Amino acid sequence: MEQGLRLSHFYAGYPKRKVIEDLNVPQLPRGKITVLLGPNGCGKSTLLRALAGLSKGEGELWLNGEELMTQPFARRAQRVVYLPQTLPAGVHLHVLESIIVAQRASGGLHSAASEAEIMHLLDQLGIAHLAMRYLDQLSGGQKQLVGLAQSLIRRPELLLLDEPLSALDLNYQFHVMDLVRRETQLRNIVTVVVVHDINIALRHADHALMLKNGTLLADGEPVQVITPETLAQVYGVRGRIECCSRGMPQVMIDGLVAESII
Ligand SMILES: Nc1ncnc2c1ncn2[C@@H]1O[C@H](COP(=O)(O)OP(=O)(O)OP(=O)(O)O)[C@@H](O)[C@H]1O
Repeated sequence: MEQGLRLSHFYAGYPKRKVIEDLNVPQLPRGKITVLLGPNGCGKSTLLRALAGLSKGEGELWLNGEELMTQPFARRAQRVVYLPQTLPAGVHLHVLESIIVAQRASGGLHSAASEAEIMHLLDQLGIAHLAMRYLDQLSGGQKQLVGLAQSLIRRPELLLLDEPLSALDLNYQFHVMDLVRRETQLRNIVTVVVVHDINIALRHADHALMLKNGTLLADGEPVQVITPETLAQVYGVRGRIECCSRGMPQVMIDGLVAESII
């Protein structure tokens, strides 16, 4: 059986506007992290929401050999989890309750995690001490970590994380990417993460997609996708890829290609 996620002639957008045009991606692998890169407004969130069936999408979408687009929404919601940039406000639940509720949303596909397993996950995320705190009493970064726990507990086949690091400090960014990598490998998930930090992408991802104006500009290993040419073409910056003393590739930005916003 075919493994991973395949998109064929995929379109995504809004009633009066197509944002993603004729996207073809032969394979996003299982057990690996794919980063979705591209400038503001290029369509990253629109694509993730359409993959999750939360906004308009057309075309073919194959996940581990099953067509997603023709599946009933309930079945798709069991298999695909989308974590938005911010959690909805005004939810009067404490952290532990919110994770139990999120787990129920996966429709009983997996046996429910025990409270001890949930607490272990919270502990791994460094937020076990917040288990009885109400969501609206948390900081932005703490809410982001709770959102991640809600997503992981559902054990999806396809995990879509929309800028999960945006409110996190440097230490947490590394910690969270390590945890996402471990869970992705352990549960053989197809994980797609939107990040703006190119160096996080180089360091933590196995695969990268780069979008510009709703079309796919590059698809492959991060070092093949993040190059001086694509940095100039997509972000309008002059950049070099250099290896640090530990042999890790890093992007150095020298300036703008032109003194204008692209
Ligand atoms: N509900 C909507 N209705 C119509 N157009 C929308 C809607 N939401 C977003 N758009 C438009 O779709 C385009 C893509 O937006 P999207 O949020 O997918 O970009 P993005 O790449 O995720 O950006 P960012 O990096 O800034 O989060 C933008 O031009 C945006 O204005």
